[in-house]
Amino acid sequence: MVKAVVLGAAGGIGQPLSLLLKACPLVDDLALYDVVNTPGVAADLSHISSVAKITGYLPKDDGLKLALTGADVVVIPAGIPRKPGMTRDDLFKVNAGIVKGLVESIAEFAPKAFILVISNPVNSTVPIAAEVLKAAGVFDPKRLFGVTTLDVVRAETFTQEFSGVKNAADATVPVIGGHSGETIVPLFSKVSPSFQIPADRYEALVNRVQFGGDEVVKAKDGAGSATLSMAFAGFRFAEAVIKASKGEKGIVEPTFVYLPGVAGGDEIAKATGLDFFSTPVELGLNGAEKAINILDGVTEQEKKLLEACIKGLQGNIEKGVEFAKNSPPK
Ligand SMILES: NC(=O)C1=CN([C@@H]2O[C@H](COP(=O)(O)OP(=O)(O)OC[C@H]3O[C@@H](n4cnc5c(N)ncnc54)[C@H](O)[C@@H]3O)[C@@H](O)[C@H]2O)C=CC1
Ligand SMILES: O=C([O-])CC(=O)C(=O)O
Repeated sequence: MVKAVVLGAAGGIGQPLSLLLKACPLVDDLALYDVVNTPGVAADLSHISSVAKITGYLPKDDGLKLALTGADVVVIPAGIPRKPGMTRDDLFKVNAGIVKGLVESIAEFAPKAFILVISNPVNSTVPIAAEVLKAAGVFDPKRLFGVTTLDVVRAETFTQEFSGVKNAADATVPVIGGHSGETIVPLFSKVSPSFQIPADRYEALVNRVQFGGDEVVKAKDGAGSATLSMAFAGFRFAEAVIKASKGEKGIVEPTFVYLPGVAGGDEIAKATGLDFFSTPVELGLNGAEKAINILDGVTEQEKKLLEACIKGLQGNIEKGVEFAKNSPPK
């Protein structure tokens, strides 16, 4: 039996992500929680003829506790999105507190659940989640993930004219580092099956992967950021975690993890000087089984990208850790 929970389920990402989870035959129970509108979203989705039993909760009547109790997978897209002119870090002021509060409840009511953090800035909200879980004495680094799958999905899509595959997802295009601007590092030298990016297209392609989010924010013109592609990416990652937890072998996805707590992570922590980093992770019965180091043999161009990434990430991580340490529990 798999119980999945979406926190922020009535939002732009939450609704289509809940739809995909409702349609997924691997999910037996689906609980939707938001501060507004979840009864309506749950009623609507409940008419879909699929496996999952669906329930919707609001904060009243112990809604969060009821939603989380018995959860195996908790996905968090709760929080405000960007408007044109904002960076993801501008969301910290509001979203840091939202994520901290929700993870405190997860620590209390679903301490063994896999936690998938979508809320931005991911580079800081995941360190916040880790600190909250540590303080509650329930931190299992193998079960906490920052969802960076949208960067991978974009990289697969934007390079499709060179990979030549019919289904863009059939090419593996690793994207590592963090989830904002220059902290996003596509490693085109590590694609498989192997293909070449023409030298005169390299910079533009790297830039498009790094700033793909801005492309959508601009196009939506004040109405928010990526929601549908994020729901696709969030579902892809949640499904991977669920399949691996049921025993499927060989599933690898890049994700932002606490390196010292995942096998193989120490080597990457040493190379980058960072505790949190997105890298291809082998998923298994207990979550993140192995962090795979793909830093060896990167090109000179990629080394430069990594330098900028590490500089930016360091500050984002520290900001999250400091916030969690210095704000009282809810
Ligand atoms: N990791 C990634 O790759 C991506 C992350 N994002 C981030 O995802 C977040 C959500 O984006 P959207 O769905 O577009 O925003 P949205 O505003 O449409 O939805 C957010 C939902 O969160 C709910 N919410 C607020 N506080 C809450 C709380 N304490 N408990 C439960 N629910 C709460 C709101 O009521 C709303 O329904 C943003 O922070 C955005 O930046 C967006 C795209 C990609
Ligand atoms: O750009 C944003 O603010 C939303 C996001 O994280 C993305 O689309 O990658």
